[in-house]
Amino acid sequence: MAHEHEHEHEFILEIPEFEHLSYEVEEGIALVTLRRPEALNALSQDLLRELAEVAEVIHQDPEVRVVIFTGEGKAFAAGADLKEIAALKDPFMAREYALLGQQVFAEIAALPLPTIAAINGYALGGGLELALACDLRVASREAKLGLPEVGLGLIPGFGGTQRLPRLIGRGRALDLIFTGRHVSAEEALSLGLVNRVGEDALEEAKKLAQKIMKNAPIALALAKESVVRGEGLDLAEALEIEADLFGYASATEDMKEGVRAFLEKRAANFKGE
Ligand SMILES: C/C=C/C(=O)SCCNC(=O)CCNC(=O)[C@H](O)C(C)(C)COP(=O)(O)OP(=O)(O)OC[C@H]1O[C@@H](n2cnc3c(N)ncnc32)[C@H](O)[C@@H]1OP(=O)(O)O
Repeated sequence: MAHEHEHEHEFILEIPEFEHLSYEVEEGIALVTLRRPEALNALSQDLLRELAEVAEVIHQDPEVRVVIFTGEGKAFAAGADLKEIAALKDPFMAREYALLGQQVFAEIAALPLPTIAAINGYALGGGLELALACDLRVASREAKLGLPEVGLGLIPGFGGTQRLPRLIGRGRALDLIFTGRHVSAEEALSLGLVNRVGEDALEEAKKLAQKIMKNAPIALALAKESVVRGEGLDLAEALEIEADLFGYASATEDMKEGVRAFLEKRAANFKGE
């Protein structure tokens, strides 16, 4: 009976049926896998909408501590769906299309927990822009990254002209944007475009997630918030935000536990409180 009673108060998360991606949570790691391998996981509007839905699910899922995005087959994602781009009738429709991708990726970028793109193959155009909306990028050795849009008479439209220069600097970003060339995983590492390269992107991303998950969850969220909110501000304003968020972090139970554990020379047992 006691068990049934507990059950009444259990939070039931409704997970929608996804057609073009899968979502699973294992030991605190949410894995979002793009599943249109026949089109190299090209980002159709339906897939973009499902990414927005999955971001909403992640927001509400208390089990999730770190999110990994990856792709089924030989690509992470080979860009926006070129069949849909070919069907755009006028500049207004094309603008709406860019805004859809931007909004979805903004929702992913705003998730209040660490996100990792496990780049298992091609990450081109919109596919690279999805990876850029994540906090960290891990690539397999055979991955190829690039923004080939100018070769199609287009420009990157899902955040690439803004997030790439912020990440790797204007000169390096314009090299990639002007040439549209495919960059190897090794070069991407030296450019700072990816954080790590390994045999298997997903395994490497999971290892990274486990390292991150040793730390206090609220501190991770506040550290991300400080970096993200500070980006568009001048240094003095951004430092004020940092000090405020440092204040919040100091008020958590986990902060007391972290400091106590250090003084007692043991591993901390964080509860996310
Ligand atoms: C705002 C954002 C804008 C953008 O993102 S614009 C798009 C930017 N992306 C690109 O330009 C990349 C396009 N794709 C390619 O260049 C090539 O693919 C690759 C180099 C990645 C791989 O080449 P290979 O190994 O020869 O494969 P394959 O036969 O070209 O592709 C397998 C199937 O996947 C479809 N596909 C690939 N990329 C896209 C895409 N971006 N949109 C729609 N379909 C795509 C193909 O057409 C084909 O399909 P089928 O087997 O039916 O011929």
